[in-house]
Amino acid sequence: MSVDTMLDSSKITVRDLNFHYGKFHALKDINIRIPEKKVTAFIGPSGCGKSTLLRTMNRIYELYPDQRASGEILLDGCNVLDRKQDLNLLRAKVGMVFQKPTPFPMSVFDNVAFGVKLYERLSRVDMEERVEWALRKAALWDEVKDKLHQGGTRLSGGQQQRLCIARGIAVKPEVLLLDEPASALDPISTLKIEELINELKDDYTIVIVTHNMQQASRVSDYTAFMYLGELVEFDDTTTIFTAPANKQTEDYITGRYG
Ligand SMILES: Nc1ncnc2c1ncn2[C@@H]1O[C@H](COP(=O)(O)OP(=O)(O)OP(=O)(O)O)[C@@H](O)[C@H]1O
Repeated sequence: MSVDTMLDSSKITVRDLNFHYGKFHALKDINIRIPEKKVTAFIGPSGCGKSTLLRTMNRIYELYPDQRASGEILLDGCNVLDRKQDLNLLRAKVGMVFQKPTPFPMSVFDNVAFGVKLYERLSRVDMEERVEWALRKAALWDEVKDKLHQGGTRLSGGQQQRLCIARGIAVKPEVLLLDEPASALDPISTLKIEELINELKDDYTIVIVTHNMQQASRVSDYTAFMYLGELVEFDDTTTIFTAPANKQTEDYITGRYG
């Protein structure tokens, strides 16, 4: 099936997106539709723009004055690049998890509650319920239920990454952006993260950047192959990995370069 005939409705539509770091043209005329409640993987050789594309989706680049995006990224029809769009509201809808686990220097409980407090006023009981719910969703509850008031940085690397996912989920976003979430983890923690992604897609639209082709083929429904700032090919994952239309995609997935 090609994406043009994709039956899944799109959650995010990227139109004619260009991105510059100063004078460097990092993304060139990107057009892509990210399907709702599916997992979409961005793959491609180092430096091709995968993280940059992910980072445009919640405007995180705005922290840096020389980084500019033009074009449109429509989230449910509203252009998130429009400066009138409220950034806090956008970040509540589009959560992000980074490559290296980044727990805050506070307790496990407070790590998860922190973002929720920014957006909602919950009673103590409701907050406890929300924290437990997010930790269960992130498949971490059983491991930390007796350590909720210990420091989050005292957990193992794999647990810290699941804590960051719990923190992301706790605010109930609609989209979860994962930038190589398992690259710093051991195989067992990686497997847990992959199982988690599989479960989360029932409720969230997930976009994941990964260097690991097996991971992309295991966890994603759709895959985008990027090269030198361009989107070369986008299709359902089976097609990309078994019958890519483009020679560059084929060379990359068969390990001829990258
Ligand atoms: N802060 C920055 N300033 C200038 N150029 C940057 C900056 N961040 C990234 N770039 C450049 O933009 C291009 C795309 O980078 P990006 O991190 O999006 O690639 P990537 O595909 O995610 O790479 P990797 O797989 O190595 O993480 C690269 O050429 C990179 O050197």
